[in-house]
Amino acid sequence: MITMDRIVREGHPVLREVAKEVALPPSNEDLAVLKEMHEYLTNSQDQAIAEKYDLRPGSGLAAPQIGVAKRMFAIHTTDEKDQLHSYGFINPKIVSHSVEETSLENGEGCLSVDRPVEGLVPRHARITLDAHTLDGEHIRMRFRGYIAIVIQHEMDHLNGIMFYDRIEEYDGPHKRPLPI
Ligand SMILES: OCN(O)CCCc1ccccc1
Ligand code: NI
Repeated sequence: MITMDRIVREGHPVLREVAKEVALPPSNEDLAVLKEMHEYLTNSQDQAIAEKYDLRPGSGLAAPQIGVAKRMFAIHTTDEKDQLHSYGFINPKIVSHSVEETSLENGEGCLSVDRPVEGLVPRHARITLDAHTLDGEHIRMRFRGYIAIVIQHEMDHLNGIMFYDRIEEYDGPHKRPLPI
């Protein structure tokens, strides 16, 4: 099982790489890694397990965060309508998005960032995502609200972008200018 010692922290170059597409159909190894990432999320949201293994709770986890520069991430979280979103996405792509933007009023955090970072992170309010799933399907789904924000946070990890790169007035450590 993945524990916090497997999670790469800011400053490690893998968090600034553009992750590579996963060869399809995904290998058993790639699927096993994605399943393990998904399991981290469910474990981290289980009080007893999180306490026992000292896991920081997370709603999403991207492969570069465990040192795997491949285009896949897992999501496991309930949204503001208490709807559970639980996915393993392979080669995800945001194919369209709203002009309208949104942000979490208390800003964002990251399992790879061991410090609070203030500031609003602008995100698209609504997105349409294309991806292959852990179950081997190809999906095109629309998301809005909290889950759309989490997905954009994970997508950024696949492109070497950290959430604080998007904060207007942020001038703390590790900031990188956004790619044009
Ligand atoms: O990359 C995921 N991870 O660092 C866990 C935090 C996920 C997350 C937290 C706040 C807003 C969006 C996404
Ligand atoms: Ni993160």
